[in-house]
Amino acid sequence: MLSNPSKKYKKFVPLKLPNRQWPDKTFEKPPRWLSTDLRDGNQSLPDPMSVEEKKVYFKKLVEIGFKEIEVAFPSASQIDFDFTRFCVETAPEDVSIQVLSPCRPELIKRTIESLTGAKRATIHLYLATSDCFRNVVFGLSKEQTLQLATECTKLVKSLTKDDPKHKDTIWSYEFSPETFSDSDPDYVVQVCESVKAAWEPSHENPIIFNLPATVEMSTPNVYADQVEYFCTHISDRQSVCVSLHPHNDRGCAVGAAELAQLAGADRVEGCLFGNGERTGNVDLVTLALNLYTQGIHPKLDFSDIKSVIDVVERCNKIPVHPRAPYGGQLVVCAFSGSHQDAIKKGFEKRKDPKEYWQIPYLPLDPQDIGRTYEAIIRVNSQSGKGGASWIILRNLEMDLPRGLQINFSKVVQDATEKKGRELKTNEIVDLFKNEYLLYNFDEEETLEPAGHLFKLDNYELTNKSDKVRELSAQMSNYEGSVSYKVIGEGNGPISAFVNGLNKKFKSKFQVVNYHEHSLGADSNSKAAAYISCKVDDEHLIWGVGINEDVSTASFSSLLSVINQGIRMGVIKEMRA
Ligand SMILES: CC(=O)SCCNC(=O)CCNC(=O)[C@H](O)C(C)(C)COP(=O)(O)OP(=O)(O)OC[C@H]1O[C@@H](n2cnc3c(N)ncnc32)[C@H](O)[C@@H]1OP(=O)(O)O
Ligand SMILES: CC(C)C(=O)C(=O)O
Repeated sequence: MLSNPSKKYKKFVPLKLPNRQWPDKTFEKPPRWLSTDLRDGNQSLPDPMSVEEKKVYFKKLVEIGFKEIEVAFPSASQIDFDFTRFCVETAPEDVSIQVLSPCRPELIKRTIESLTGAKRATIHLYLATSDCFRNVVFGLSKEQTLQLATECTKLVKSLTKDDPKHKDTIWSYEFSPETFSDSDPDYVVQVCESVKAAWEPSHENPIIFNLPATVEMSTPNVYADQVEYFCTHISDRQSVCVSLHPHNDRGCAVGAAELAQLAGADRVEGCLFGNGERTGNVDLVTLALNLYTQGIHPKLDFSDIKSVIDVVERCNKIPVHPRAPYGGQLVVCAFSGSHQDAIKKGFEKRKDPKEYWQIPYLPLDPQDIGRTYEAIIRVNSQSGKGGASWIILRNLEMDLPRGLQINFSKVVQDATEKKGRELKTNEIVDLFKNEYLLYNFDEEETLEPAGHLFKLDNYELTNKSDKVRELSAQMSNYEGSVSYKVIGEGNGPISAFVNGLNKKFKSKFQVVNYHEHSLGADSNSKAAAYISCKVDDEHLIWGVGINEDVSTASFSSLLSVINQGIRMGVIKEMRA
């Protein structure tokens, strides 16, 4: 890189617009949308779409709700011509087929031919107005450029709406002063006035002036000023539809399109997920869903965004970036502890689905675009207690108490560090079941624990008085080689069992914390019990139990403590 880039690159000189109005405007409604995926998007692909791929893409655009679709550059190739014919023959009545042509009479004729029989069609001509393009590419003066644009517009008019053989088609006309963002604004208005006079638009069917940031030249506010200038200087504004066509060279196309709409534009051209020449056209998914998250329906339907991504990736043969706004695979995922914690708390607080959406770190409810909550929180070594406990909650319906969340997160942290990667949902669930020895979680599950671990065979609980309950429990190890009775008393089942364990084992058990809740809402619901116990005043062990019966669930949670203690080697042997 140069130490002094100002010797090579000129600073862009912005238009002076001291009375600009757009900064105080807000969005009230969606713009008219035009998808140029099949034209600008397609022409930028290393492997342009086949006719079959274009058909699939076209169908998806119609499904999403696009009413204006630029389908091809029909004079470019037979594929584009044939595909335009397909669109003409199959497009729904309310969808306008748009095609592009340069200001070259022979190409214009071929372009119009491709639209014969269309219900609604838009012919789009482009001609560059910037000094750079006029001088470098065309060698045309300002006057010659104006004249060419005007003559070609007249030609389009004579071959379309003035031609009786095309009287059944509703014709629209779009003109793009290409390189608008690098053109003299007064000159653009002058060319467009001449083109407008040649086309003779009406209020019912306005002419479309598309103002492309063919190459993004400056910051979005500068583009907005240029658009506001055009909107306020073109005559008979009601017979003009001002359209935007921002490219993303500086990475600001979305911002530019948004500010330029505030500046008065009525329509936006772009591509799904920002495909298009170089850095791409403006991303219509982002623009539409940005509106949606401001409470404005964009009139484009992305409720099944996955199917949109599938089509885009398959036909463009370019993957949607995992961080692409809204659609990217990773944009509704949180790996980091503090994000997971905040999201989890947000969901816990959100009791009524009619409330305004207010979940930290998530500007959009993933379900609105067909994404599940399961994918939101993913667990790796950057995750804290919230992540793993969210996965347990979503998959096992178990709402772990805070202490157990902390306890389990250490187990998960250890596993992620050992594996050196993200843990998948099923791995976390298995880790949980194995750690807390939940062998009875699913009836079908027949996991056999290793080592001499114990299970509860049966028990009897009797009331000895108002305040004292007696428990007599039969326990055995899984191999069936050891069987023994635990008998204890207490003011409730847990204290009675702990009392019995303290008599049976040389270790001392002391309950520190106990929680329970039901799993599932129907009559088959089970209870989940969570207990933390101090063993010999030294080792804090969390146990988890599940059972149809609450008391059995709580005993199972204590057994989970004992079995973990045995596995850790911290429980002393039984008394004689
Ligand atoms: C900003 C955009 O995205 S514009 C759309 C661009 N898309 C495409 O180009 C895809 C389809 N294009 C094609 O298939 C071909 O370019 C064709 C069929 C249109 C023309 O092919 P060719 O006749 O071989 O010309 P070529 O591809 O070299 O195009 C450059 C010529 O077109 C002229 N030209 C470029 N833009 C325009 C325009 N808007 N109006 C009139 N002439 C134009 C150039 O000045 C140049 O003319 P020259 O050969 O006399 O110097
Ligand atoms: C044809 C025009 C609108 C274009 O694609 C551009 O300027 O980027």
